[in-house]
Amino acid sequence: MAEKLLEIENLTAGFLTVGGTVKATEHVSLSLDKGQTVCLVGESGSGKSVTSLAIMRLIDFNGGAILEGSIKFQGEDLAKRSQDDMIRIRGNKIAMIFQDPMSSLNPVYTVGDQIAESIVLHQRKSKKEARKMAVDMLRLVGIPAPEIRARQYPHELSGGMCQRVVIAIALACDPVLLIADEPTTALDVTVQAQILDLLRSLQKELGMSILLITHDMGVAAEMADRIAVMYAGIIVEEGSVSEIFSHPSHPYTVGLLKSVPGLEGSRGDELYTIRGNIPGLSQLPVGCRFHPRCPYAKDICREKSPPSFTVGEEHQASCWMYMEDGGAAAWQQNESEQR
Ligand SMILES: Nc1ncnc2c1ncn2[C@@H]1O[C@H](COP(=O)(O)OP(=O)(O)OP(=O)(O)O)[C@@H](O)[C@H]1O
Repeated sequence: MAEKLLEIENLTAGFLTVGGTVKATEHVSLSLDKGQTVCLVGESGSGKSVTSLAIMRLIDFNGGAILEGSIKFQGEDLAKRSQDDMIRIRGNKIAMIFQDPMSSLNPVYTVGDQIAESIVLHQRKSKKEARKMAVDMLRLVGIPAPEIRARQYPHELSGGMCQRVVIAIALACDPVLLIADEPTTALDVTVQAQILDLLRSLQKELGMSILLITHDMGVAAEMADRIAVMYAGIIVEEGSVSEIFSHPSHPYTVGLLKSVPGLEGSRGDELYTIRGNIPGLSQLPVGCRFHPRCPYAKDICREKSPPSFTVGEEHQASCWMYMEDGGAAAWQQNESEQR
């Protein structure tokens, strides 16, 4: 059986605002096996970044806090760890990369020095050893002429190269889990594909697990073993990549798939958008959070929040449609006829 690396249970995280406490994620449960890639997908504002910041306990520095739940990583609950413990865990066992590589790098140090600094800090190597290892890391992430590049500053490198450097810094500590928050969003399409290829090959080579945060179903299709779809702070659907793409079971997931041009389920040349907008945290609707945008909403959806229903093998969706036998089947028939 696959070894569980990360098990998030019932995670609620939020912020103290002038209007009171707002919950940016509620009762989020998610798990990740060793060597697996799980993609957390959803529109902007759905709570993906808050979930990743909570795992790293960086949310504590953003004016937020974990209000409920546990984050078991290799058996220990990160939600209960002190920030001193987290300094040991962050960058040593769990590394994180963000969207904009330029803001992750320090403009006044060479890229080699920045990788070496991470090696000295986490692996306690001498500076000389770390500098040599930094060149090896640049080679590992596919940077040509790494000896020369190591002596250059971030502004001398392209955006894609800088993201490779950021990945090298993250990997310098040999993490077992890499959290990548929209790592390719700031890059142009060809470079995006190269960085995704790199992440895939590094994962194979190093055996790490990846939690990939993306708003892009196309990226999830290429990278994920499992996909968790988030909407307005909750996970509305979770399943293997093949289940999600062959039997999308929440109307929100179906909408996301239809809005990706060229993906199976999208509507040819017609650009589909899910009507309406994601609600703000202080105006969350009663009942199912998606109901104001859902073409299939019924009375119960406006009244009660749906539980999670099993809709396939290790595949769950939170939608009232699955309460009645036959309700979902009729809906899916209708959807496939429309495609
Ligand atoms: N420091 C903060 N204080 C108050 N609210 C916040 C804070 N950070 C995030 N939020 C709110 O939490 C909700 C979830 O935000 P989050 O950044 O996790 O969304 P996301 O899905 O990652 O979207 P994006 O891709 O745009 O970052 C949003 O409504 C956002 O406004």
